[in-house]
Amino acid sequence: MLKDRPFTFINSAMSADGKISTKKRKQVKISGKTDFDRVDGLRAGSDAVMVGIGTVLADDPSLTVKSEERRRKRVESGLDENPVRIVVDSQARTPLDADIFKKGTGKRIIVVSRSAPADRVEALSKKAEILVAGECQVDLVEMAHGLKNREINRLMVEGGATLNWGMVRSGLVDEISVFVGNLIIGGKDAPTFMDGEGILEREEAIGLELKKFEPMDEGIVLTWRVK
Ligand SMILES: NC(=O)c1ccc[n+]([C@@H]2O[C@H](COP(=O)([O-])OP(=O)(O)OC[C@H]3O[C@@H](n4cnc5c(N)ncnc54)[C@H](O)[C@@H]3O)[C@@H](O)[C@H]2O)c1
Ligand SMILES: Nc1nc(=O)c(N)c(NC[C@H](O)[C@H](O)[C@H](O)COP(=O)(O)O)[nH]1
Repeated sequence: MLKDRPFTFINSAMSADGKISTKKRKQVKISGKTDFDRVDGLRAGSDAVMVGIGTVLADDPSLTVKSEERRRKRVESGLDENPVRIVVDSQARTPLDADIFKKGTGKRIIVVSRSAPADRVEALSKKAEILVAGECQVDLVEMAHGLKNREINRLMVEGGATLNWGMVRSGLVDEISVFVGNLIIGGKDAPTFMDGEGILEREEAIGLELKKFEPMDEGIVLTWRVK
């Protein structure tokens, strides 16, 4: 239910067996060219793009809009070139030389918990706005309210496995789109589309309604509404 929080969607790319990277958390190219362009369009149409600290440490993404044309259109409509880039980072571990700081213009927000080391928070506050939510771990519901208060109305979540689960389990996700690629990665320790705690009984499952399926590149994009 949408209540005092942004409209939120998750976008991800997974292998046919549901993995989003290797067991060493090494990034794997799953999407083809068309899908990467689709993802770029989704970024350009969002107020903010969010990832977990695990993704920053593993992939060091820049989360910028890649198409010059899309960046130009954003600026023409009075927006920054890039959406606000957000990292969910309970202990303020985001490296000061991360690509989200080095690449592109626009605002960054690091979401930390109240137990994050003060010196790390102080250092990061020179590079980004700090949003504090939760005691030991970021409280995602509190965070979502904080983002809405900052006029973030459309939020794109780009992983990884742990944050995806945390967001859906907290009831904060409206829609999911996932590109399923033509490869198998395997490995019981490889991150899947959703890790986290998982459920014990069928009744606890998060229900979805299939909205769209679209063959793309050598795979398919599935779009689901979260019930
Ligand atoms: N294929 C894709 O589309 C795609 C996209 C993004 C990431 N990835 C992959 O995902 C992997 C990273 O996933 P991950 O699970 O290790 O890390 P993650 O990016 O999901 O970050 C998880 C971290 O977020 C922080 N966090 C703070 N509060 C939280 C809360 N309330 N709930 C959940 N998390 C909270 C915790 O410190 C937690 O460890 C990497 O291997 C990366 O390559 C793949
Ligand atoms: N859509 C998508 N298809 C893939 O095949 C793949 N491996 C990812 N993985 C997500 C990736 O790990 C990053 O989080 C950002 O997609 C990188 O963003 P930048 O290019 O640095 O802006 N995402």
